[in-house]
Amino acid sequence: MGWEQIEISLPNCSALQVISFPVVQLHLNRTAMRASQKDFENAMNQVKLLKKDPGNEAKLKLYALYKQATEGPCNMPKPGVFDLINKAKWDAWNALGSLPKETARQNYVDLVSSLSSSLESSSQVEPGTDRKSTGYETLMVTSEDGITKIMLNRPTKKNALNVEMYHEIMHALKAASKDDSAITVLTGNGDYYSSGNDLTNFTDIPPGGVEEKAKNGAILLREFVGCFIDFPKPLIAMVNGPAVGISVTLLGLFDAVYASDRATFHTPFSHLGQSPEGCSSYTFPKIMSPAKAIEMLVFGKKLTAGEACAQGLVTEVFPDSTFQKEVWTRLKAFAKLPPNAMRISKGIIRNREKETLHAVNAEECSVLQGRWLSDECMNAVVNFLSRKSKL
Ligand SMILES: CCCCCC/C=C/C(=O)SCCNC(=O)CCNC(=O)[C@H](O)C(C)(C)COP(=O)(O)OP(=O)(O)OC[C@H]1O[C@@H](n2cnc3c(N)ncnc32)[C@H](O)[C@@H]1OP(=O)(O)O
Repeated sequence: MGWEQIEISLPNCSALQVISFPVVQLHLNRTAMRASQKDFENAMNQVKLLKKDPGNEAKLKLYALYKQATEGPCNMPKPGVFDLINKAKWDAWNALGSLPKETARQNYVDLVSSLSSSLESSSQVEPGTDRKSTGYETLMVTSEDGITKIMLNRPTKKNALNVEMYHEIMHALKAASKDDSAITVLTGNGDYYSSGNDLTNFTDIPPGGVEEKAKNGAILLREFVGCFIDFPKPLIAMVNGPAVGISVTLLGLFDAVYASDRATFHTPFSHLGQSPEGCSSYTFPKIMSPAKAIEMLVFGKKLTAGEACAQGLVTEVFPDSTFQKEVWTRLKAFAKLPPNAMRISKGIIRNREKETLHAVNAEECSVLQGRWLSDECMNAVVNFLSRKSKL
């Protein structure tokens, strides 16, 4: 496996996925125990035996801890902005500051041990069977009181959607469409609902180059949005905080959208050199009029929750202080309604649009595939990654 040579190269690494690895943060605070050199060497061997790739975030953290444990604080010159892989490695190592070598060694041993157990347990999940919440890396999925809740769970990254999260959401939606629950809810953990597409998704370039990257992105996006178009049960968004990009456009495919008054709705596609997705080029003009849709999707106007409600994108707004309590009370009541009646009624309301929505989705993905190769888009991504711009 390529990632075994972690000290030398980090294939597919993405520049911003370094500091948020929760297991690591947990272990960074553990100084009570001290790993011996032997434990450290055993852990290095154990890494090579892991049956599953632990992902770029974990690999970067392993790299950083290894360097810190063997060489001490980062002593290399900072790589240039465009040298994304080495910059990610440098960032990871440098973020450890003056962490003592012994602590880094202990943290490395702890991380390997937690990776071994988590990867072993997730590999025990049979393909095709429903995953329990613990089987997801980027989501928390629970099913209770007739409600399946899918919670985006990368709060330190404002719930940006990385490639893994796209796949996990599709998996969770497919499982929810078949489980016993009556309704399904999507929400975010932390202060954001979601900051949209993880812009580091653009940095992991396959051997076929940026064209292949754009093509794969369009295939993934089409399949992802298709899962929302086809979802058979009532699908409800609980927008707990700001929503950006694709997390906003998809709302046009939900059956109800409840928002905290802290939420905002922002689709800065032109700023990013991109174009609308999530079927919003079709749903938004229908929901809010073509002119209002253009203000959002073309000019990037950010709406407050109240404005989004007035435009019909949001069903109802709640004060943030009572948002969770009020919405869950309501959802629990909905979930007691006869599930088959709800599913059938949703079907007659939504099904006649499905074919159109799939065609719109295909067209939007094809246009975006071209946009991702444009200078406008590439510059916007580089500016974000080099911390020159935020929304
Ligand atoms: C298969 C591909 C499908 C593509 C579909 C097309 C989809 C398009 C879109 O969704 S377009 C929208 C893309 N999103 C953005 O451009 C948002 C970028 N983020 C920001 O502008 C800001 O982070 C913010 C305004 C959302 C929040 O600002 P602030 O409150 O100051 O927090 P931080 O910037 O410090 O963020 C904390 C932490 O999260 C990382 N992060 C936030 N959003 C993203 C993101 N979209 N992609 C990657 N990383 C993100 C940010 O870098 C910080 O990380 P760090 O702590 O520095 O490691």
